[in-house]
Amino acid sequence: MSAAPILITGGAQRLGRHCAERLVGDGHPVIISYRRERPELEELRGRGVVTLKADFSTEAGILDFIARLKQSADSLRAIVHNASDWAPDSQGDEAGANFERLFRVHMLAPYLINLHARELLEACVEPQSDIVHITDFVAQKGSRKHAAYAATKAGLDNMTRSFAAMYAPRIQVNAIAPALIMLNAGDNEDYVAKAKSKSAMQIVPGPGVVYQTLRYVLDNRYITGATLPLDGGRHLV
Ligand SMILES: NC(=O)C1=CN([C@@H]2O[C@H](COP(=O)(O)OP(=O)(O)OC[C@H]3O[C@@H](n4cnc5c(N)ncnc54)[C@H](OP(=O)(O)O)[C@@H]3O)[C@@H](O)[C@H]2O)C=CC1
Ligand SMILES: Nc1nc2c(c(=O)[nH]1)N=C([C@H](O)[C@@H](O)CO)CN2
Repeated sequence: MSAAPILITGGAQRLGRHCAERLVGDGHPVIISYRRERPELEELRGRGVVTLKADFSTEAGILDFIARLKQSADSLRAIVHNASDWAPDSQGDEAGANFERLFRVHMLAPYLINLHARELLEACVEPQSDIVHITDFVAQKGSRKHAAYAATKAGLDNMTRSFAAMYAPRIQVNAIAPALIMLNAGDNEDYVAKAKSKSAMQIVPGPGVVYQTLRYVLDNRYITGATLPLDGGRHLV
């Protein structure tokens, strides 16, 4: 019997893709969700990754993804809620729609997927299953320019403890709360210098530190309801 796959939402690029590739390298079957088709997906498919299209900006889109997930897998070893939209706050008429969109991708999608996929996680033949919420350091601190993003990440962080209590002892539910991990195209030298200065470690570590933290959770049978900081000591500066 083949091992149960690990689902990573938003796994077509950057941190999610890095973790998908590392999990495949460690011998895990992987399913990712993606929103936009692109050439990189063919490389992942060539490595055996199952790719499911998903747009979490509507409840119908989330439920449609869940239905196709259930057609694609009869069990899951883990779910990593990685999909995210780092949208700055909108002004005026767009403010409400922006908040609602971030609520759906950061909170409603993880909530509904966790509820509907519980049976898949419990069907895993391994003794432990995991749900991992990828949140953000700003969930605890707030953000002047990304208030809706930070608030919806805070909601995702709170759900970590609710689902951990609901799903124990069969399923562990934890969060990883990164600060700056990798830059975006267009980040200039001034931005990079300022961003580095915000943490005690003063580096841009790259996605490997996220995989190390995910590996730690997956390999440990005695962690649940926890939020693991991955922020270089942002709180110390
Ligand atoms: N990068 C960093 O330094 C930091 C990252 N984080 C968190 O880590 C995680 C990974 O970060 P990163 O790799 O930079 O993330 P990205 O900004 O690259 O987003 C990951 C994926 O989310 C998908 N996505 C966005 N909106 C939707 C939606 N409405 N429906 C479905 N999928 C959607 C995108 O899919 P597609 O591309 O196919 O449209 C994208 O590929 C995120 O949760 C992020 O908030 C936290 C702190 C720092
Ligand atoms: N979905 C995303 N969330 C976040 C991103 C990103 O690129 N995509 N980037 C950050 C920044 O690195 C921030 O941590 C810098 O202070 C935060 N979240």
